[in-house]
Amino acid sequence: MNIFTFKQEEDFIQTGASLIVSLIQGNPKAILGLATGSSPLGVYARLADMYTKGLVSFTEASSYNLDEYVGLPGEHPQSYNSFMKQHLFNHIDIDSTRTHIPNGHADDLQAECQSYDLMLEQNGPVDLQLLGIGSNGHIGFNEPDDNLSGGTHVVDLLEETIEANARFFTSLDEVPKQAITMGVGSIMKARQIVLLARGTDKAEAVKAALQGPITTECPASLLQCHPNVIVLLDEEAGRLLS
Ligand SMILES: N[C@@H]1[C@@H](O)[C@H](O)[C@@H](COP(=O)(O)O)O[C@@H]1O
Repeated sequence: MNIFTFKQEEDFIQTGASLIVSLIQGNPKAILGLATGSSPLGVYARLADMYTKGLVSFTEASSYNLDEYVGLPGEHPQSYNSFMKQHLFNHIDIDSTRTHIPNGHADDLQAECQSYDLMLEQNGPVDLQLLGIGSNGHIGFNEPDDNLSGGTHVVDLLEETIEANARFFTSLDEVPKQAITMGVGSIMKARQIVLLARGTDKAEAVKAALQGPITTECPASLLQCHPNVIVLLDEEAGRLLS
């Protein structure tokens, strides 16, 4: 595991974006695993900027997102589908038929999970999986639990996650209580994982994930078993690391 802690936000962003751009330049057909949340926002803005400047093209690349809320139509402003369009897809030349996000509004959620896994299996593995981390150590929406699921599944969100994500909704009641998420097994199949974390709220989760025991109580700790993980942190998120 390679851990980098940055003093300057600019370096954090540029390093994350450069990892993706180098991958695409070397392999234009690369498969990206994408994440939502505030952590990758700067990286997405930089990718859009580099595309605008003609430094990279995503026409042959494809993407798979980690997760989506259950019950929100894709057009809902807080759906992860809308998030990805707003922050990345509308600003680069990726082909919309090659971007994939679980459909949290599907009539049959189990069938949706199975078909997402099938697509990942047939087209994968993901070359580079971007990840954020929840302050409880979740990755995607794989919440701390006695057991974790390998494949894509429907998850009941923990109260702390609902509260953490309430900042994006007008009230706590509006936050969906369930999500579809890729499982830890699917995440761990990526050739390379790039974990991004910023801010003091993430410091304990980062410490537990990178230097604590490997336990389902901190799903991100499973990343210690992956052979190719790069961790990009700001000083606040890395402040408890020894
Ligand atoms: N499902 C997403 C996660 O994939 C993300 O990692 C997490 C952290 O978000 P942020 O980067 O805003 O702290 O938020 C949500 O719960």
